[in-house]
Amino acid sequence: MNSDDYPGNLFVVAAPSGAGKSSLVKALLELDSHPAVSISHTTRKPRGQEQQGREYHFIGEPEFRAKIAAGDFFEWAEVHGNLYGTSREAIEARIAGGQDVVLEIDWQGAVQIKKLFPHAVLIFILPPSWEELRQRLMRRGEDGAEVIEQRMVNAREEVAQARHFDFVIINALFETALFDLKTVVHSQRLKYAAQRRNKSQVFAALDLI
Ligand SMILES: Nc1nc2c(ncn2[C@@H]2O[C@H](COP(=O)(O)OP(=O)(O)O)[C@@H](O)[C@H]2O)c(=O)[nH]1
Ligand SMILES: Nc1ncnc2c1ncn2[C@@H]1O[C@H](COP(=O)(O)OP(=O)(O)O)[C@@H](O)[C@H]1O
Repeated sequence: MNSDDYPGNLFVVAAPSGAGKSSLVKALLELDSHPAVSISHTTRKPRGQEQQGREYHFIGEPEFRAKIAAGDFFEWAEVHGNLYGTSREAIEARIAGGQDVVLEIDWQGAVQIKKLFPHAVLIFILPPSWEELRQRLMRRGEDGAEVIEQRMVNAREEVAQARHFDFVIINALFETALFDLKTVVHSQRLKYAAQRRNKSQVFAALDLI
């Protein structure tokens, strides 16, 4: 089966660090339990509250490189000096089985995913301003000043990649951005079901709204 024929939808959410992507995806899943979030592998060290296997599978660089060599990743990229990757097993079986999957990955990964799954919907989250982005990184309180400055520098390059995405959502007021995200997800379900001219899938998608 061609990957584009998989019945589940694939949503890719990317954003500069601190724009609010994890908070928005978490809130979306509280409203809509149907998509599953893929847990990536990373060589980054866990932050204070993070748990092994919950936010990420935290592994060492040799193990990560071995997984690349074994072809375990659909996509991987170096972001802010660490390696991050989406494992095949995290998504393929799910979307082939009709489940929706959300990936929270960077723009480089998003572009790789779109090549493999042309029906994937790429959503880019923007902060309302650079100053607000810096404030959010500081308020989150997880990263030191140097890391925050590096992320602010990288943010300028990341924002320039928004053109690769299907939708851009500005996360100024959280509830408004969440509504926009929900709307994109629901419309895509209906569109994809309708394209397949499958009446029962259209009604199933309506049931999820
Ligand atoms: N390409 C790729 N990027 C990822 C993956 N997992 C996370 N990322 C991205 O790596 C970047 C850094 O993530 P993280 O260290 O959690 O920091 P945060 O974005 O500030 O919460 C973000 O842009 C993530 O979206 C992945 O599996 N593949
Ligand atoms: N719309 C918003 N207004 C104010 N603060 C926000 C908003 N969205 C997210 N935040 C806060 O900004 C910080 C960064 O959000 P987070 O979801 O961790 O970003 P990302 O996953 O994109 O790095 C968190 O402290 C979060 O609570």
